[in-house]
Amino acid sequence: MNSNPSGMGDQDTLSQWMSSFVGLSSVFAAVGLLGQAYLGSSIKLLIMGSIVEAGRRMYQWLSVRLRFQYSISAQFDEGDPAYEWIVLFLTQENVWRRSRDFTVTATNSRRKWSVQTWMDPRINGNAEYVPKYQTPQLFRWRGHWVEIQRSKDGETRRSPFGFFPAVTSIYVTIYTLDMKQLSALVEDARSRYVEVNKPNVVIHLADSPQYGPSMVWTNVKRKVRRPLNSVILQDGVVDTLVRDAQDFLATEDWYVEAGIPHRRGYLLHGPPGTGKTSTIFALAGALNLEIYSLSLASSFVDDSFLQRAASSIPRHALFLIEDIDCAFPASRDDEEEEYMQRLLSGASTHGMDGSKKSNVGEPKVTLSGLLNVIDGVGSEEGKLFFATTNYIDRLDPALLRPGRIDTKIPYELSTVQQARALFMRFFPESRFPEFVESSSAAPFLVPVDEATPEPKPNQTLAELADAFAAAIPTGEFSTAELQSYLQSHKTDPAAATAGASAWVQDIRDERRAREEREEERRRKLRARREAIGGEVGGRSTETVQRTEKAGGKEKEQRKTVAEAVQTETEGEDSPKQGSGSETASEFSSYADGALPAEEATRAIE
Ligand SMILES: Nc1ncnc2c1ncn2[C@@H]1O[C@H](COP(=O)(O)OP(=O)(O)OP(=O)(O)O)[C@@H](O)[C@H]1O
Repeated sequence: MNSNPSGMGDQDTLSQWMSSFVGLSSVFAAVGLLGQAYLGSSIKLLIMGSIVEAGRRMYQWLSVRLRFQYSISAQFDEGDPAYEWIVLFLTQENVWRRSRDFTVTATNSRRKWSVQTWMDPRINGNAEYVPKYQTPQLFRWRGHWVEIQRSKDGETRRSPFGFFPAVTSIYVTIYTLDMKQLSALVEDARSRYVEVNKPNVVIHLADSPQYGPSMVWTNVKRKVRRPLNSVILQDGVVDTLVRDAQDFLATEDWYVEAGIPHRRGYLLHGPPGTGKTSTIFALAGALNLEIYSLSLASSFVDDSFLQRAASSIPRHALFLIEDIDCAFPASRDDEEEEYMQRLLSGASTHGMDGSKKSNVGEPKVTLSGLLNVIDGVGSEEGKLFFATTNYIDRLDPALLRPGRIDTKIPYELSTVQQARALFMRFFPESRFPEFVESSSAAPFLVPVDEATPEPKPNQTLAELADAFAAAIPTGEFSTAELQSYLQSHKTDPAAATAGASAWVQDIRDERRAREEREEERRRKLRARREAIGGEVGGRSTETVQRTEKAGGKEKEQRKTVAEAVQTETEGEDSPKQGSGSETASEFSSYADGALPAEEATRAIE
């Protein structure tokens, strides 16, 4: 009766086992299938990836070669004149219009490559928007695709002279087989630049070498052109100068044939404010020349800078050196006084070549360095060279010989004729029609003085100009001073004439007072100098005797000088805070051997 439950149970177990085996094996089968599928996909992916990568590389390889074959590339570096052309070209072509990332600066006369972000005419653009976009931009120019890319901002570059910010560069690629297209693009850019700048004179200023030593003309300014007749000089001076410069530019072939270097030098000399710089600006405007200007007084200008600056000026430009006397020592008297004055006020007196200079920031240009860029092996041809100075007597005769300076133009303080001409320029008849008709029969030639402050009624502008000129003594005032006075009456010519005599008197009084102050200052300076000299002389004699035994004579002498000045300056109520200690510290540096013995010796003497 045993119902054989165990038999039943075995069957169940078996079937359960079987079913779990079937389940497991199907899982294995599924996993296996999946694995196969995965492997297959991976392989497929691998193959596909390899094909894509190979294609990409092939494309790159091809594009580099095709690009090389079918495109022309050029690089434009900031600081080079061609960079200015390409910047304007890109601005006009509106290449950067998709930029969304800008550097914004207030508009000034310094050129930046910027884009116009406004269309509303009420916005007149007081700020400049310089795109920071560095991704390549494509545009069409004369049927060709052109690609533009800008180098990244903020990169630094290592040079033998140290680290400098990398100069901004623009890379232009034209997709064409025709090599002429690059020249055509550059010429297009240049002519647009010339056209846009017609109303201006472009002035390139030498800047401290912020992008490295090779970048000299990094500061570009524009000035509205000045008409030649706005510069009021003696009759014929401006015309002769313009003719001479035009003749020079037009006769390059003749120079070559005659074996004469194609360069011409002009020196404009005279008191400040008499129109030297104005003449050069007006001339450059009339002859369509760009000015490359540097001052020898700039602290960063030395012989090597001057050489690099001169050699990077393009042909048919005007090279201007302002204050050329800075390369020459002043007379001994001037220098001594300047030296003592600066010494006592605590300023440094050390200059170029170990010679005394009025301050450390003075130029380090030597005469030979200067002559080399004017007509030596380092000089460049095809440009007009201009120099200005207030002190022609300080210039070395070697500089003034023909071939270096071919024409010297003297500038003087204003004459009666210049004063009159200036008045007429300030008050043209077109602006003051009410002064055109005169009721008086005779011209009004009597100076207006305090006794007759009011001009006669119904005077014409010519009569007022005569009266004004008669009130201005010849050779006493610079044109700049007269201009400044007339500016204060620019809407009222009658008042300008009426106040002229009083103004002359005011300026004379002011000058007299200044001269008195100056004389007093010199007197004090002499007294202090003598006091220092006496003190130092006495001590130095003792010191020499002492140190003859002990050796180290020079060092002891220097110490004595330092002590003497220390004593001298301590007890004084110094005009400038701290000047005493700074002066003493200057002398201490002699003692430390930081400054040459010659300076200490001079002080002892
Ligand atoms: N002869 C002149 N004719 C017209 N304007 C003049 C003349 N002289 C000076 N000025 C005016 O005076 C100002 C200074 O002139 P400018 O800079 O040309 O003088 P400068 O002789 O070069 O002086 P510096 O020797 O100090 O450089 C300018 O605004 C200019 O317009």
